[in-house]
Amino acid sequence: YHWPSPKFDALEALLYERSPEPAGPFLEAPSLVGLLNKCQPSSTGVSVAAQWIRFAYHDMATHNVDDGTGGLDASLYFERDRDENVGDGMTATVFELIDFPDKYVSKSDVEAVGVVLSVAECGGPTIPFRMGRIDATGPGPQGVPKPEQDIATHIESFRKQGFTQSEMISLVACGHTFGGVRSPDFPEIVPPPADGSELISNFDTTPKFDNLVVTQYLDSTTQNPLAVNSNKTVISDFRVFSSDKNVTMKRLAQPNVFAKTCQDLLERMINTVPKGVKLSEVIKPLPVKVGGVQLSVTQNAMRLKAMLRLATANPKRKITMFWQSRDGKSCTRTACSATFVGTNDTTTVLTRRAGMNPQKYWFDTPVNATLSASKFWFEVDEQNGKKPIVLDNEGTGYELQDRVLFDTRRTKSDFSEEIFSFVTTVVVAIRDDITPSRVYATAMWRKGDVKHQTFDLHLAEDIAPTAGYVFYKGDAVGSSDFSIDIFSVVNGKTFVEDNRRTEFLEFS
Ligand code: HEM
Repeated sequence: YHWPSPKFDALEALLYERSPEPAGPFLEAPSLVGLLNKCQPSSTGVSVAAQWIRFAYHDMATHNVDDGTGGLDASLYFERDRDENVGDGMTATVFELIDFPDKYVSKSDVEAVGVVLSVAECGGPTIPFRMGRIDATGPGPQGVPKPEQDIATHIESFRKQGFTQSEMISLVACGHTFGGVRSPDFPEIVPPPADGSELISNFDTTPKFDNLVVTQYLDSTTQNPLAVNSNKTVISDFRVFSSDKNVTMKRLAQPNVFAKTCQDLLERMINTVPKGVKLSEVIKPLPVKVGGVQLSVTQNAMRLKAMLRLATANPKRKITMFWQSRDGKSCTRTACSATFVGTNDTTTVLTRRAGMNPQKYWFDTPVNATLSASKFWFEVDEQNGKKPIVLDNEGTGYELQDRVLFDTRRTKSDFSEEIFSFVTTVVVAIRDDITPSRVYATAMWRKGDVKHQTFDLHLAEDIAPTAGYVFYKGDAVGSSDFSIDIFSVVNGKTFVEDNRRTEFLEFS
């Protein structure tokens, strides 16, 4: 592993990092795991974990093993108006997950991470995660099972998804240990209360991952509305669970069998992808990670920001960041070094299980603008009598370019009454020794339909040159929430500020 590896880094962060609670002093994107609220249902009884798991299942459920089409491919984003996909939970999930994909991370990989995190946060097994799912560009065929269908239809439907009858029974039980059925969406299953309120009738008595959905079914105490219901048309869980005379359900009554079976089947569920899509190796938490890197130009100075994540806590630990100048030789160890300005814990259920309690260390240091910086690395002194450990990316350090730098302070969004839209004026610093032949940017919006906009940036006469840099600016029209690539073409070579996000703008 070499720093940086944008796609791997982004998915690794979604899986194994969380933003601090309460928010720390450093700008961090909201974390996916934080939205799960530690598996606690909301005041209205809604379980985010349950919604995400159902969403992923419905996306996957139109896989066809016979021709290898469909699977976890985010086609569900185009299939929401079908009656097989009804539900407020689906709408909520779209709004929750849509912040996370970007040009490196597919919607379907985010869905899969959502399943892994949901199961873990609710106390279930660790499902190995592989990345590489590719998003569909349109809807796929219909075919998500519905409660009013007969058992033969369900068996055939799961066969097409790639599961045997016994696996069908298990997978439904694994899914239906979470959440329940909503009265507004399924009034024929859960009759709406007379007072007009909304009711969620849960499959079992806890929001957690446990096998109560199985044991309560077997001992007839279950209140699962898909198993016991005066409307016999909709008792699909009963028909599924009893379809092999309870042989599978009796096996699942052992908690360890339930956990292992669900771990395997839910992994297969998220790894069911269209033919030709290749998934990566399992992503494990990195012992050392660097992120949040931004070189920038402020009044007469340069600033370097970066985050170092280490796998364990040690309050006595000293960390020094070193950097080398643009020319690769003008920095002394004392002149070009800094210590961290803050730290926070980012331990999650999954990292704890991996034997880690990761800590983030934040660096934010002035850099001599004349010398600039071409790479940085770290030395970690655990104060344990041993020599400090050098973390230098197998000798190369973390390489920086300083030709085009996103300006996180001057870039601003405002609502324009004139065109009735947000306009974000993107500002970048450009080194003044060579005038680029073109400076341009591509913004990518994720909310709603993915949209790209490429626009040119021009010399900003109203921003005074400083520290060997001039400033260019250009407008992105649309909501203020996007990621952006900024390019500067110099002597036929293109320098890139890659995948900057407007969430990291500083409004000071
Ligand atoms: C015969 C197959 C299945 C049928 C007929 C079925 C039917 C349903 C129905 C009607 C709901 C209520 C949805 C709502 O009110 O929002 C539901 C919820 C749910 N289903 Fe299934 N399901 C099936 C299989 C599965 C499978 C295989 C999984 C995942 C492995 C799954 C996961 C879930 C989850 C987690 C919920 C709760 C959602 C929430 O509380 O927001 N289901 N299912």
